[in-house]
Amino acid sequence: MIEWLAIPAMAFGAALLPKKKLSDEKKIQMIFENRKVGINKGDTFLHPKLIRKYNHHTYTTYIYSLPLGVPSEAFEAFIPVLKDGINKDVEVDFDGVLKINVFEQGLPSSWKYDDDLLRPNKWEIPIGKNHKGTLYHDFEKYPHILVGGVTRFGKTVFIKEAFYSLLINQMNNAEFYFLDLKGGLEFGKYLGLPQVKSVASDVFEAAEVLSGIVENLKKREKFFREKGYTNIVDTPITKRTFVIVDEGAELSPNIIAGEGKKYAKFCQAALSEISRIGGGLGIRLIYCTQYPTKEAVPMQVKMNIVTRISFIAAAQIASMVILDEKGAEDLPSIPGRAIYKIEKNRVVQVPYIDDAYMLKKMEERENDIIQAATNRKPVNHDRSDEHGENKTPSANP
Ligand SMILES: Nc1ncnc2c1ncn2[C@@H]1O[C@H](COP(=O)(O)OP(=O)(O)OP(=O)(O)O)[C@@H](O)[C@H]1O
Repeated sequence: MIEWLAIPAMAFGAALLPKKKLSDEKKIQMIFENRKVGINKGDTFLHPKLIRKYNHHTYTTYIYSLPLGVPSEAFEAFIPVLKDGINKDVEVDFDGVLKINVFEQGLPSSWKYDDDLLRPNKWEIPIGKNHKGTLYHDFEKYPHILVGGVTRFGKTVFIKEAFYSLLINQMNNAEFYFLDLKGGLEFGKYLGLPQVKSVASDVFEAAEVLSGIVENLKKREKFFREKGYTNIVDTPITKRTFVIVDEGAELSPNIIAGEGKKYAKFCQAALSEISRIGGGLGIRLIYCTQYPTKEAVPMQVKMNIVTRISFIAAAQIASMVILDEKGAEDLPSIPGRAIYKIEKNRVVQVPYIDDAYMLKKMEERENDIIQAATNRKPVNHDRSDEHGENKTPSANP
């Protein structure tokens, strides 16, 4: 009798015991099994096989071999399933083997820009924090960036931190042309800086500014040919020109009505030209839009920009336009959270900067900033006036 009672009593006791937490390794295995990740071979089903595991300080890497015939691309779409199943941030990579990084902590939902992030004399800007540290973008390696994402999620803040970093890192050598097509409200206030050459606030002004830049581009091209230069990074020329467009859709001939249409057409053609040949000649394009459609992002511009940044996208299709793949629509709705793509995608939290910080710091260094621009002449010893740096933009098309 006692024995007979012992079984339910034990079962009841076991039910009271706290359940052993499944390890991440076990969870991944169960997800593979439940989602039937793998391939049928005769009577058996082959799943990815764990071959190694590395514990890092803040994350663990699991390395799997894939059964032959399982496409590696299938795992990109699998990331949200893994994230939900493990309830941690996950990164998936494939180089011969499948690598799954499981991070112990999520990204911060916000962090402040600080001058410690600056890299003096370099053309690098902080893109944001990911799970492994702070990522930087180097304009000398990748001259242009395409930025997209719905309104109020951090495009303008990103442009500001890029502008501030470049200005302070390279006050002798950087110059900026803003096509601030939301009425010049964001960047008009920086027009007093000698490094800021123009702030165009509508399609007509944009056409005038771009006309000057393209004219200058042709001269640079000729000069490079004469000198036998192929890429500015291999020359003694230290100046770089940044063309920053916010909002690109305002230059779309399909959106603009009336008189502005032909100016918009010219602007899109000019931006295509800049993205195509400007990189090697020292012109860097940062092109932002909240309407990632083919009207707002001309095909040439898109094709010539390798680096993409997408804040949360309204839909899969918008993510496809900016990143050429889905994913940005699944970002959490946190301002400043973005996918930074060069070759592969990395989720980052962009540092937060505001005008008050920028203006305060610029004021502190006002003399240096002005002096840098005044002393600019000897910097480009190899460049003659034919580069047109002192000329005003030419007339409209
Ligand atoms: N990196 C960030 N970290 C924290 N908060 C941010 C960040 N970027 C943006 N924000 C918050 O989101 C607000 C909107 O950002 P921002 O003006 O950059 O958006 P936007 O995408 O440019 O919008 P719009 O298209 O309307 O200009 C900011 O005022 C700020 O409160």
